[in-house]
Amino acid sequence: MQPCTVHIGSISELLPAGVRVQCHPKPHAVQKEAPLALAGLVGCNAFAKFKIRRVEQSVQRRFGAAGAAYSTKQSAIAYDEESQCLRAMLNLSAGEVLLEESPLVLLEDSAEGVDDLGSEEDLWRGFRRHRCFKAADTFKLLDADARTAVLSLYTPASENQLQDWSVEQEAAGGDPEVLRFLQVLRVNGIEVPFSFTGLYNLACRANHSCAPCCRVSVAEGGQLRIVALRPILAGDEVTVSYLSELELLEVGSVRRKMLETTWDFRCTCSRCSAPDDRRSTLCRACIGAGRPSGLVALQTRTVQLGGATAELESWSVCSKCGAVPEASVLTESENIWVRRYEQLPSWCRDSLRSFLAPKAPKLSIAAIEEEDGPVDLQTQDEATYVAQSLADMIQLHRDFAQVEFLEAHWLAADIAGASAAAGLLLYKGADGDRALSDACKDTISRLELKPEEISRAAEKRLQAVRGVFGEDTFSVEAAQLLRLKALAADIDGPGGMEPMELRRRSFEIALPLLPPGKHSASISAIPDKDLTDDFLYDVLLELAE
Ligand SMILES: C[S@@+](CC[C@H](N)C(=O)[O-])C[C@H]1O[C@@H](n2cnc3c(N)ncnc32)[C@H](O)[C@@H]1O
Repeated sequence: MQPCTVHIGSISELLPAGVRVQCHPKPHAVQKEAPLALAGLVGCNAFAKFKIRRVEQSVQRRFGAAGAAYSTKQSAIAYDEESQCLRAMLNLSAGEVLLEESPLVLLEDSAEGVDDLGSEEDLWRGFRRHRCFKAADTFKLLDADARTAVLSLYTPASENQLQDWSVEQEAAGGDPEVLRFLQVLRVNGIEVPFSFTGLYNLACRANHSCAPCCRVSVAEGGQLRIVALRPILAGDEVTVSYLSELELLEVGSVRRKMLETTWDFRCTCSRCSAPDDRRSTLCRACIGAGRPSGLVALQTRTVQLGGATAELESWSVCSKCGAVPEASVLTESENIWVRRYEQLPSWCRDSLRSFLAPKAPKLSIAAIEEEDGPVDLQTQDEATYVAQSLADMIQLHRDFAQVEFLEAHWLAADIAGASAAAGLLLYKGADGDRALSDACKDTISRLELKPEEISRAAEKRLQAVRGVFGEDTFSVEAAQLLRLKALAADIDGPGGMEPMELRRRSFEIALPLLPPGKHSASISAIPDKDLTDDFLYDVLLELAE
């Protein structure tokens, strides 16, 4: 099939109400415009590697001033030297601020002067090199106290190095103190992408967890907050995630690889130590016996083989009945579905994934253009190609729905979400320009696609994401948004729930996501006459902004 890419303007027409495709991540309050040379690369993996520790911004929006419970900030948190971690000193509720801190050092991130635009690997190395040289210069300007403070932060032990430090060594030019600073920066730095990287006396001492109890947020000027994501007891370890939430939804082996290559450690958090919650399947023995099914999951064990380490994988026994699964059958069936997923055009997989986490930098159009170059969506062939790719995603989800035991697996949950996004795109495309509209209408009719199917798929994704994160996270928010849009599409569609009830349910989902004080705090306070479709669409738009 003819490869196809889409002009940004064209695909915007395809998007569900209120959603805009962006070439670079949703601008943070602090974010500066990325230089053009790099902005074009945001959709590819290269830029994802330009992180030290990514932070997300909207905690302040979510929790607002109400989150600032502790004005004597440092009283809620302390460094436990023996266990080398941060601990809570008080009982805390979700949304409370444990720490507010100014940076010891703030390094502005700029790609100016990065000249190596060869392969992705060259570019990454070029950027890292550039950053290291600039950081080395900054270090030399620090006074003695500041140097002591930053060098007291965690430094990777030389015998525990999983990472290549050659760039840091080159930038240090043989000065051991500068080298140590660059290593400290690499494993401790907290980065606001495209803007700056900061080193902080306390916040940098937080360990990573793939199921963190806290979140880091950084404001303009580098002022940082650590905010509780769930209730924390005095004495509990305070953990944050060094990975973005999209990355936290990856399977365990992928998360561990990312942590190893960027931060130089092998993750031992509670999630990584348990059977993989993203590679779980229902138990066939339970299903066969007609009883409620437990889960079997892939689990990994790290073994030392001489100087090298290896991850050994095996399937756990069923969490309910204890049956031992047939490993080869599970692995083979998983492979079949992964292969089917990978046969979809990569722009389609990537763009749909971006809907699953709208705040993630890996965005659709950049990914499409990265792969195939710009394409005009005006011709019928190109419109048909796009519509067919969306249809393939929906068909894949339908096939998955037949495979009962794979229900709990990431493939099933993510494809459900992607299929919901594909369905919404087709509906929206049907209202778009002519070539696209015809192709989308044909596809909807051929698939006999109904809004209820889109809604059910979005709900499935939401349940899966909730299972990983609990409630208060961006990913749950994104999944809720998808579900909300699907419900809104349902309003226009035939059948389903009574319209007023649907609007009430949609608003209930939307309410916690809206800025505090903007709307009535309770759905019951809104009279039926005000809860119109137009009102709901306005709420959707507000959420998408
Ligand atoms: C920024 S430091 C964290 C604070 C450090 N523990 C301290 O005492 O200052 C990052 C280092 O902590 C360790 N670390 C953090 N999270 C970890 C995890 N989940 N599993 C294993 N080691 C971890 C690793 O050695 C990593 O390179």
